[in-house]
Amino acid sequence: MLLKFTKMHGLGNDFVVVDAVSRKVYFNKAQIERLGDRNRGIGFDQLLVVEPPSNPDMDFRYRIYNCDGSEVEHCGNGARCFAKFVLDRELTHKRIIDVETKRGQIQLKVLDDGQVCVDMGEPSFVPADLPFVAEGLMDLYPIDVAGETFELTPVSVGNPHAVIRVEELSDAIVERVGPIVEDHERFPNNVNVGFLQVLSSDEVNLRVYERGVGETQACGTGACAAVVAGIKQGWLAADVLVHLPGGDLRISWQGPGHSIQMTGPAEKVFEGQIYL
Ligand SMILES: N[C@@H](CCC[C@H](N)C(=O)O)C(=O)O
Repeated sequence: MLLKFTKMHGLGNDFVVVDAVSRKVYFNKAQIERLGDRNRGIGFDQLLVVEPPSNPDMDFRYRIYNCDGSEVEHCGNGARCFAKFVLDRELTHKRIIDVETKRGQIQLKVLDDGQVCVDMGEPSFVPADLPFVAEGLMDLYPIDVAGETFELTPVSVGNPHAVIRVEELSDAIVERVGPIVEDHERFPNNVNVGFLQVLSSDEVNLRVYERGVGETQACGTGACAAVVAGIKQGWLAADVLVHLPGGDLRISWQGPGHSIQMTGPAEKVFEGQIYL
């Protein structure tokens, strides 16, 4: 089968986006891994498959797969690219779009300047929601990483994140600690690992070692998780500019009972076709 796709990115976190509204398309794990291979396929961090909704109150459903073939609940940069994709392809003319994901329902607003604001839903700090193995509730949870102890904040924003505050953001810490925490026995479903450097109460640097991918240039859910963790710990204010290696995201959260708002860009790179 000849598969038509669009290559997109949100701050360098790159996607292959497929229209499964106009034509039914199914992928198995091996196909996703092959398409995601940067040497032998197209290459992407995540594959986004846009489908008709199962709930008639929603506009679309979209599925998200990491390049290792695992299906995931939520993707912040992907959500913004999804919104640009359905408008560009005239699958909708709405600028406020309601979408079903594995995480639940989310709402996207396409702003006049082309940026997309996503209502990312409410976070949870309850360890069982990630899941994260812990005895009771704590502010910061110590975790052993190859004989060294790190303190982390576990956060679910639909998908699981571990946020570790660091004084300096070095390649060494991301490359050494990231893969060990991602696959740590206390995270039975694995975890995305964010390394957060607080610059001031409203500005941070962040690098994310993503579950099922490795370090990416940006992670939207990672930015949300890092900011809400920082707010919970008293390090950050309600509205924060997040500098990621691929560019900036604006994240705001008014506290428990409120959704996280994420605003940032989405770019189309090219269209192509490939035999599946
Ligand atoms: N890049 C994404 C997150 C994609 C999913 C993640 N790797 C997971 O396994 O949960 C984003 O922008 O949020």
